[in-house]
Amino acid sequence: MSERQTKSFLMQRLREIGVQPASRHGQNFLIDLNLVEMIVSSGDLGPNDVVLEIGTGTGSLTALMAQQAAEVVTVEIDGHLYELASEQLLDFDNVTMLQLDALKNKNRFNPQVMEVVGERLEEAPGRQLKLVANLPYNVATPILSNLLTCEHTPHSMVATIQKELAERIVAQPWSKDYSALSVWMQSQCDCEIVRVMPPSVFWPRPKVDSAIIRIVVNPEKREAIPDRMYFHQFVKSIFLHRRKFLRANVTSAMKKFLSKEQVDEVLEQMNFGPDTRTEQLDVDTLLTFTEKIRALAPDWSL
Ligand SMILES: C[S@@+](CC[C@H](N)C(=O)[O-])C[C@H]1O[C@@H](n2cnc3c(N)ncnc32)[C@H](O)[C@@H]1O
Repeated sequence: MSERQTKSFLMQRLREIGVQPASRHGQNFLIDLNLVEMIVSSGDLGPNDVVLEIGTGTGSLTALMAQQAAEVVTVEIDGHLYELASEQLLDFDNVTMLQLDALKNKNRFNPQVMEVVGERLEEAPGRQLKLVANLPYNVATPILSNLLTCEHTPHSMVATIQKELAERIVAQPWSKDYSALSVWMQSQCDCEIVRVMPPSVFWPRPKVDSAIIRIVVNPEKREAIPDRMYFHQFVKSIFLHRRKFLRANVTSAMKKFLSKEQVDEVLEQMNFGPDTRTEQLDVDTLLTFTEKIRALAPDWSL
């Protein structure tokens, strides 16, 4: 099907079932089939893979993935789209469709989703989880970052997301996009932007550019973080004002737990001068620094 045919097919089917794409659910459908294929091939799917897709939409990406993976668990919040995709996916017995909000809240995946994913992973030895999705942009950040805290750690995540978010994920120290999210993702994964895409490859067109990002979890990096939740919370709190001097950020984050003298002592051990700013610290330095703080304040939390 050409782009134009895909678009008119989609418009017609959605009209028949009385659906107007809703921007609140990030309903921008990928109509360039070459790019749909590129997402699937970037996922590098094989017979041991359980794919998690958030946002079934019309099910076109789902169907392609079901031909390559062992199982696909796909989640759709919209009841009308869920019905439409159910028709499209009737012939695939390795697709489990869930009509749910994929997130329980901003900080947690919906446990029902993880339960089904766990069942599929346990059905055969050697299975691994891969997220492959054209994500709804309004929930892309919590989906990517929360999946790293779930009981089922993914092997990799390939997703279409807002270009700005992709740039934040791969950003390096000193750059305008370097943030707590960059540190959280890069501390555990190898992250790369596969492709930048203009609004015209979607229907309806979003207001922003998009990108396909490929995030491969690196088990060695993950194991090098002794307390991931502590690291996550500490980095988040000192990056709240990342351009400020590090000393002010740490003192404020650790108040009630560490005195200014204790903070200064750690800064000195790290050779951080008074003009060190949070935004200049790379991931490895942040890991070492967090461990020194954690040794003095193990009970701290946000
Ligand atoms: C960008 S569209 C992608 C649709 C389809 N996979 C495609 O590639 O064209 C995002 C989809 O996610 C669904 N969605 C939005 N928020 C969701 C949530 N919290 N949980 C599950 N699905 C959600 C939307 O209804 C929409 O179908």
